[in-house]
Amino acid sequence: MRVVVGGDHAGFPLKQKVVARLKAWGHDVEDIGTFSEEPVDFPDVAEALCRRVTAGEAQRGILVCGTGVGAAIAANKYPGIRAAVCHDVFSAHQCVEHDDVNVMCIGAWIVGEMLAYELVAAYLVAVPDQAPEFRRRIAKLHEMESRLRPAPGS
Ligand SMILES: O=C(CO)[C@H](O)[C@H](O)[C@H](O)COP(=O)(O)O
Repeated sequence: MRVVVGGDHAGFPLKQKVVARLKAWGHDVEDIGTFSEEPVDFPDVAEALCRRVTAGEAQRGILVCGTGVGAAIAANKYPGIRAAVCHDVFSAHQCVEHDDVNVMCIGAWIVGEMLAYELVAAYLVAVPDQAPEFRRRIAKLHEMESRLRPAPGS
């Protein structure tokens, strides 16, 4: 699977490990940085990653920051992105199955590398459930996005 991975300085050490593991598993990985522990701002990384996902350059995105929370807040501002912090394996696959999550966010201060690998594996293997109730709810998210998006210049 084509996967784009990014993180801020707090996520950097875990992000490096996740990227290496994804490559070892045979995924086609784009690492968009950051590439050191020099402080950067998570909204900048999240925006660059979300642009790639919504452009179809990657099927899924993974963001790593300190807690996963800042990255998820930023990613959910981006039209077409459904982002979730996942620190348990059930949520990591269920968020795709029910909610069609396309950006998973992980907190490097919260989870260790072995759990991170299990989270990523569960997320990437999951497929959206096509049951009508789930598709209807995703359609409502799209409708909310269109209705609540600020008018240009406002
Ligand atoms: O984890 C986060 C909070 O949700 C952020 O994404 C950042 O990683 C965190 O705030 C970074 O904190 P720092 O003190 O600048 O290292």
